[in-house]
Amino acid sequence: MNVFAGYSSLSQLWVVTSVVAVCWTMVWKNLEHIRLQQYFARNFNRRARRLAAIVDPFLSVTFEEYEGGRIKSSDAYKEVRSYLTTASGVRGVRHLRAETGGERDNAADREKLVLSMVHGEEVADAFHGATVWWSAYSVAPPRDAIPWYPSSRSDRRSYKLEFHESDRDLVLGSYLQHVRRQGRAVMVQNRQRRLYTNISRSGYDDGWYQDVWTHVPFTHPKTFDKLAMDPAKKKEIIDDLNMFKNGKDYYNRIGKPWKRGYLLYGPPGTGKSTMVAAMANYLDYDVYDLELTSVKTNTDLRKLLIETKSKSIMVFEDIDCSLDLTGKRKTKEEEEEEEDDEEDPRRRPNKQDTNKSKVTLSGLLNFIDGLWSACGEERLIVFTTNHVEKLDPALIRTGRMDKKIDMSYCDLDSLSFLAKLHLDEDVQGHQLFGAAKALLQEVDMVPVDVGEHLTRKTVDDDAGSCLARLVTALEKAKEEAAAKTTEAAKAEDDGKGDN
Ligand SMILES: Nc1ncnc2c1ncn2[C@@H]1O[C@H](COP(=O)(O)OP(=O)(O)OP(=O)(O)O)[C@@H](O)[C@H]1O
Ligand SMILES: [Mg+2]
Repeated sequence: MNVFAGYSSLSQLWVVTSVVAVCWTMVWKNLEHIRLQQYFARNFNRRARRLAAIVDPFLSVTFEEYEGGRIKSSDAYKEVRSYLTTASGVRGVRHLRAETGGERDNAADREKLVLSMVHGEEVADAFHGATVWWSAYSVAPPRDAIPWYPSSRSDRRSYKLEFHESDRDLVLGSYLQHVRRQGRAVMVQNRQRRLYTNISRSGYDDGWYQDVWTHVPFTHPKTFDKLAMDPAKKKEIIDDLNMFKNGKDYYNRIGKPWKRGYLLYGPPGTGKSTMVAAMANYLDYDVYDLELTSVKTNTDLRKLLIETKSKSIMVFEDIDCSLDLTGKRKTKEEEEEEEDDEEDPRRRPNKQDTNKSKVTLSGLLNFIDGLWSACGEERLIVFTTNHVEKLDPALIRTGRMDKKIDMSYCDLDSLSFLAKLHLDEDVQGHQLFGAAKALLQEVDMVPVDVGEHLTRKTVDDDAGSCLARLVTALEKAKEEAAAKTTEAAKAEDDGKGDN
């Protein structure tokens, strides 16, 4: 019985060995085959390339609008497109395509037309003795395109650059750099600055994500040369802005986030908001006008911060009225409890409370100078207030508000400045101007009022009538001030008498 069992195991072993041997031979043969194929293919390709170079010595580079299925269009594509929209770029193109520029959701951008080559057009360009050719391609989106995915919804567009092999180094090196640089310059030139606000549809709405900021084009015309203030003070502010704008290395070296806080304080109508516009125009920055009372929680405040771009000014207008920022900082537990209340509808006592902002002083302090404040760079934070004395010292300490600017009543320099600005003539020798100067030394008037009196109201208005209006207003203000002083003195006397 054992003899038969041994025989059976030997035959099994033989079968297994044979199968392994056959398989190995087959694999080896195929490996050889594959290797041979690869060898021939490589050799063939090399020879084909050499042949192609003789027959067609041209190379090409393609710039696709959406690289590798990204949602955001490629920077290189946009730079090439901008380059080709320049006069030199489109000179040789016979058929142009006109599109609305940039963002399609604002009127100013819609008005701008971007001219580009239509599908199949070709244009030649010259660079340091080399000639290159650009052509535009456009392929219809696939039928199974995902509707909400921008890169799959529209035509797949690309630009192809062709050049002779002998210009390879020149084109791939300097020419492409030149195209990108020029393209970027055109984009900056056409860039529309924006004024953002957080009073918007925010978060998820009907299942679609909405931006936390909405924007309009920033078109405020005020510049520093139209702003009345002490010339030395104005120069100091401009110098400070210049140092900030060019301070990237400095901020890096000292390990500080590249941001700076400005506190503008003074009576209503002294030009605080106007100063923000002048700053934005001077620095060429966007403006984020943050309405703090519309921000529900500290977490929402952080979300807003994360969604802001660099090269921007974030403004908190009338910060003293925004929230109760005069109180003490709350403990972390108190804050968390408040945020929980906000998130849990059952713990909201009534509708009125629901809409009330739960942003706390410490939330705001962290927003301005905490860890999160370092996200993004090259950002100014500006507070404006009529009542600087009401603000918590922590909020305006150096590091949060680095530069404090007192925007005050109109002085003699500002009066001369505003007269020249509004009347467009030299009135220094005018008798009424002398009278206005004398009165302004006795009574306070804010620049907005001085400017208003000096504004021509009818076509018959001239410098004389405008100055007369200003003098009358100053005299009236002087009388009112005198009456107030008398009244106050009388009240004081009455008080003493009662005592
Ligand atoms: N210093 C100034 N130079 C030139 N124009 C000024 C100046 N100050 C105010 N104005 C003009 O007065 C108007 C109101 O100014 P602005 O809104 O900047 O005042 P404000 O200080 O922000 O007032 P508020 O505290 O009420 O917000 C603007 O149209 C502005 O052009
Ligand atoms: Mg203002």
